[in-house]
Amino acid sequence: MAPASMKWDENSLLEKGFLRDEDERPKVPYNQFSNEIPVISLEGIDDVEGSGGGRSRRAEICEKIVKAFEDWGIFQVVDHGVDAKLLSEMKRLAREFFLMPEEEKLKFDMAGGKKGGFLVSSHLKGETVQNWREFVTYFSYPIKARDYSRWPNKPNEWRSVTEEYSEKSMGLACKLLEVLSEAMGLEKEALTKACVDMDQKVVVNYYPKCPQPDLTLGLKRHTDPGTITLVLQDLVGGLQATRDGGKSWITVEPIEGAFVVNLGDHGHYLSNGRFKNADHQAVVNSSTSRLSIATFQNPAPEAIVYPLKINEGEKSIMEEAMTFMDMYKKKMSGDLELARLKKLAKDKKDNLEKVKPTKNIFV
Ligand SMILES: O=C1C[C@@H](c2ccc(O)c(O)c2)Oc2cc(O)cc(O)c21
Ligand SMILES: O=C(O)CCC(=O)C(=O)O
Ligand SMILES: [Fe+2]
Repeated sequence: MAPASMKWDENSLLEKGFLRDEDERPKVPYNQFSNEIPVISLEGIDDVEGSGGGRSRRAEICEKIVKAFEDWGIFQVVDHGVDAKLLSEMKRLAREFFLMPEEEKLKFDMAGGKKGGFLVSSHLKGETVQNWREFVTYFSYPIKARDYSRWPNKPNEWRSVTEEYSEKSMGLACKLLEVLSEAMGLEKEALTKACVDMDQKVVVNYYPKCPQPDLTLGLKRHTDPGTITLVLQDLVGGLQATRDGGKSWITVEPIEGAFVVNLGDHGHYLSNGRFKNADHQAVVNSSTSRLSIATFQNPAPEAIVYPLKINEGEKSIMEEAMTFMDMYKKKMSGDLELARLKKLAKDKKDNLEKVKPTKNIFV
């Protein structure tokens, strides 16, 4: 059930708090799918021997992955080895969570700064426009830091399913990071080592259907802060990416059993900008709700962020090294400051328009 501010009937209009400025509103519908984002099969990624002296299957797959990270920073993987049943169970149980009564979900309420839990119609603290989404989040790695009291324990089987899901998605993410490390001419473990002890955070997004989806966003345009993110989505559609700063967008076509993979800021910095941090957003629609599960693979807070390799003739895209915690804080406060300045400029413009005389009173 959607929270009060996201409840509506045929005659409802969007509440003001969700209204996006024109330049931020969706430009492409949720279900107009593009095939520009590569779909890569990982079948044979461990086959290092080429048949008849030819290139190995691993080499072919790695080439595709590297190109996708260079071009878009986002692509889909199929035949990735994570059990299809586990993925469908994860989606089924997550959806059941959001369909529970409000008071059940609010038992995991994250308001008040709790680490993990449930949040309605989220916007980051201080942000000016709300996202049309609910989400539940929990920290799954490092295992020693798990606080199960902040993990949802309903529906009943969810906890065991999500534990297995976390383990399998960590394995897949590390496999993809190995490919990038090798492409940079480094040892396989270079990127995971740079994460020190890799954190994993799961964010389950639920986007209720919306009365005026053309005026709002499920999740505003952003890049993920961490190293790499795996997104499992249902078949509705709504995840969009841009590579021209938001001028044009494509909608990722949902594929049953696939993961959408996208690189975050940390991965982008470590590669000295060679691999793109995907610029993306989620749009909503008036026909049906949508579910996505984002698994963020982040470095430990104390991990040092700086390019692992700077090629001859290039310079570092970072002025100075910093910890991931500082990088994260800087990003989030930068995002908020940008939103604040934008609102200030808009309010100023609206006020000027209000006081603008409609006719010249001096004649
Ligand atoms: O919810 C998100 C989405 C995303 C994000 C990044 C930056 C933003 O300004 C923003 O509004 C959303 O990445 C995240 C990264 C996290 O560690 C936690 C999140 O909840 C999110
Ligand atoms: O809903 C989606 O497909 C995208 C979610 C996302 O980008 C995020 O949670 O960071
Ligand atoms: Fe994201």
